[in-house]
Amino acid sequence: MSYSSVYRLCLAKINFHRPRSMNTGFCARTSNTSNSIQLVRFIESTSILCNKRKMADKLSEEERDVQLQQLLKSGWKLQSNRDAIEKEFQFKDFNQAFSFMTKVALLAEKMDHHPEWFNVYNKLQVTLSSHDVNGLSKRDLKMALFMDNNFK
Ligand SMILES: C[C@H](O)[C@H](O)[C@H]1CNC2=NC(N)=NC(=O)C2=N1
Repeated sequence: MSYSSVYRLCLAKINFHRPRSMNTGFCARTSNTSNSIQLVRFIESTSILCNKRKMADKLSEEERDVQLQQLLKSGWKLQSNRDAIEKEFQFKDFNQAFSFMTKVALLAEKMDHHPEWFNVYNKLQVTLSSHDVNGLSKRDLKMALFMDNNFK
């Protein structure tokens, strides 16, 4: 199971209570002590997984020197006020721009990683950064590369 699906499961467990007739999970009976302990353990273990994802994703010095530099050569720019990269893509028309955005959106959902972007007609401004590590991560490099490879 991927970290993001564990995280979603965790959110689902915390936020949604089953109706009483389906009262089978510990989430519906948190007043019971052992169930409360189970709930706490579950949250702790998922937060460890989330932190592991963060640690694994943070860019190493070497990745910054090699992969990030490549992207900077292909038109991406580092933002001055935060650890993020940006690029403007220009297409023939809105149809081309939006079909590119659709492709990227499908990857974004798959990766559970979403670009900040602004589109007007045939122009698309993109900013990539990872909110959970408060800066650039491997996910941003992967997404930037995908965008470059799919831009015609
Ligand atoms: C709950 C969900 O997994 C998180 O909020 C994801 C969603 N998409 C995201 N996108 C980006 N760019 N950074 C994140 O930290 C991030 N986190």
